[in-house]
Amino acid sequence: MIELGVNIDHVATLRQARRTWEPDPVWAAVEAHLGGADGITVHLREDRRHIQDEDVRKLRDLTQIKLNLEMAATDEMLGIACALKPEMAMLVPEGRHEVTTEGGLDVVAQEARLKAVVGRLADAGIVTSVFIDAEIAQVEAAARIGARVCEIHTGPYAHAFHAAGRDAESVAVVAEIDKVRRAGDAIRALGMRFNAGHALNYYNVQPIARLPGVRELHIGHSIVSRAVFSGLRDAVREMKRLMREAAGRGL
Ligand SMILES: CC(=O)[C@@H](O)[C@H](O)COP(=O)(O)O
Ligand SMILES: NCC(=O)COP(=O)(O)O
Repeated sequence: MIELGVNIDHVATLRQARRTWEPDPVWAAVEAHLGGADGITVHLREDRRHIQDEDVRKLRDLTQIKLNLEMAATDEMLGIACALKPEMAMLVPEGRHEVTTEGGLDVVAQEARLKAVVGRLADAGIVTSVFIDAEIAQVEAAARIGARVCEIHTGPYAHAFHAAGRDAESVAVVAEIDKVRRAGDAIRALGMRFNAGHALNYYNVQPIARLPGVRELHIGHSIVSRAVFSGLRDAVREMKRLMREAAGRGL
């Protein structure tokens, strides 16, 4: 059964626009849960542009839904993760000037350091996921450092889908789907969990949800955007319906 992790960063983005107390990410997590979310994702950025430390603590203490903490592989973030113990921590590359995450983590280039980070998270009982591009070398390096989960960066696929006028059968889109599929096959062959995310939305989600063995999709911006008009519960319910429909027609 395919799962949906709802990223609620942009609920906090709206709150931070006024540096006030609403909308509350904890409330968002409960609404998402009631809409059928299987997990909540937050990215505690080093610059704290949206989610704050206190949000992560409250989400941990006040909600029952499983928590995926996205974070840079820094000592500061490791300390926070080890103290708060989310079910999963996902290591992501971070750039201070980026609007959103621009690429996957280069695991190949930092194997020794990342292996130590994964070890520290494992000692605290936290499963590590790595956010990587759909490249076999990165998947193999993820396995070597002890990651239990890989989330394949679907940004390039989403970009191609949009550029092709949402034509899922265009050459460029098929090529991107194929890259994600091959990475997913390698992840599963190496005994890791195959997740995917970034820039997925109500139009482009189904070809990814249909891929063999994909376990979780992490989706944020599009769900929160729709929620402005429909409410979060309905926005999550509709995304889950599309994912289930596609997974039921799996390849
Ligand atoms: C790793 C990823 O694809 C996204 O979760 C992204 O890092 C979220 O960060 P923003 O919400 O700041 O765009
Ligand atoms: N890891 C991807 C994620 O959490 C959501 O990304 P987006 O849907 O906000 O682009």
